Amino acid sequence: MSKRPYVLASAAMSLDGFLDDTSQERLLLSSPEDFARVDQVRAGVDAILVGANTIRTDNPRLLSRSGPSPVKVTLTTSGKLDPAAKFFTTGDVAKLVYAASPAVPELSASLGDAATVVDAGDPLDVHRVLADLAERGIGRLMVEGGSAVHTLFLTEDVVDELHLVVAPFFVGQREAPRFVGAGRFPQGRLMLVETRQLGDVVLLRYLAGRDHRRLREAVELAERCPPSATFRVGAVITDASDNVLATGFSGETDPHDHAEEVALAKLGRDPRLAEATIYSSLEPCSERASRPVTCTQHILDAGIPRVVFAWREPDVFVHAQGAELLRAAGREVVEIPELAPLVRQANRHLPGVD
Ligand SMILES: NC(=O)C1=CN([C@@H]2O[C@H](COP(=O)(O)OP(=O)(O)OC[C@H]3O[C@@H](n4cnc5c(N)ncnc54)[C@H](OP(=O)(O)O)[C@@H]3O)[C@@H](O)[C@H]2O)C=CC1
Ligand SMILES: Nc1c(N[C@@H]2O[C@H](COP(=O)(O)O)[C@@H](O)[C@H]2O)[nH]c(=O)[nH]c1=O
Repeated sequence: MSKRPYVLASAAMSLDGFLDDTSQERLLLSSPEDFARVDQVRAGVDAILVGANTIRTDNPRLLSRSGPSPVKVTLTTSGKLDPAAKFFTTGDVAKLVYAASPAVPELSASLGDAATVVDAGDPLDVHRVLADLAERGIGRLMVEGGSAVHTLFLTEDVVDELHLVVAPFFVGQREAPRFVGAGRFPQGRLMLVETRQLGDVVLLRYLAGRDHRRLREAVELAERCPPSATFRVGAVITDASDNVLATGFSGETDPHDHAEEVALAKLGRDPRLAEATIYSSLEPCSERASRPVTCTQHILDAGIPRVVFAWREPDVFVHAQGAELLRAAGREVVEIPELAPLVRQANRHLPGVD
């Protein structure tokens, strides 16, 4: 899996699932309170992306009043973008246009200094776009739509978090853009992590994506741990294409076993580990009494480049530093704290954990 930003998709829709109506005016679905929230979310990301058709129909500025404005990003196949659009003329921030290869020469000439035009392949490849954004230092990307872009990102399974706002009215126009069109979406239920009323609209916040799905599997694996006086942890190792290579849980073959070391021991020196991800319900240990080699060291020795975990190890036995040590060694470390309550629940037998 090539490195990509954390992707947060954000949309406001009517009760009947529309992002807009068919009139020329932009339809306001959010309440004032929700527009203020969206503004803050924008301030917390490195870049914000909309499709070229949203630029043509809404002429958005895509700035934030709450903090630093993010880099602006758009996608186009046709290359039909007006350099006078507010996307290009407002905000002292970088503007990136990912264009399908045939459109690049003409678009580069017409936009000039207004934006950087990047060749995104033919047809435009969203994974290539995301890899390029990561190389440019974009760690968090907000995708604001419209319909075609949300459909693209969701069906390509590159959305980590979804903010969906439901406004209390109907649009009822067949030709209006829906939140998403038809497509092959990832199977399974997303995890609802928050509902919030903001004026008369409701925000639904979901976790999505393969990291979240695999980490949840690791969390569920911990249920198989035999009774123990130490941490109950589950681990899953996947290859670059998200195939499961091995799993493990604490105490699987011996009471001293840690989940990550069990999973790693099943693989030995496997070349697929060079592009693998290890999912662990708990931060990998950085100090242990039971055996000489920590799970952090096992992961470093195995050459695994990505680690995803839910719960920071609390100071029950030692002061844990697994995440810091892995990051200092250049490994990508992703924390998904929304799943931590489930891990705490599986470890309520430990002193100080409720
Ligand atoms: N309520 C809300 O939260 C929001 C509502 N909206 C609304 O959404 C509507 C626009 O949505 P929509 O018409 O679907 O357009 P989009 O904004 O999703 O833009 C789609 C465009 O993206 C470009 N593109 C390039 N590659 C791809 C690909 N592989 N898949 C899809 N698009 C690609 C194409 O540009 P090109 O045509 O140049 O080739 C395509 O036409 C507007 O009415 C707007 O008001 C928009 C954002 C948020
Ligand atoms: N209408 C609508 C949204 N529309 C999004 O906001 C963009 C306008 O941005 P700006 O010009 O910076 O204010 C617009 O193009 C579209 O991407 N967003 C929401 O959260 N709620 C809404 O009701």
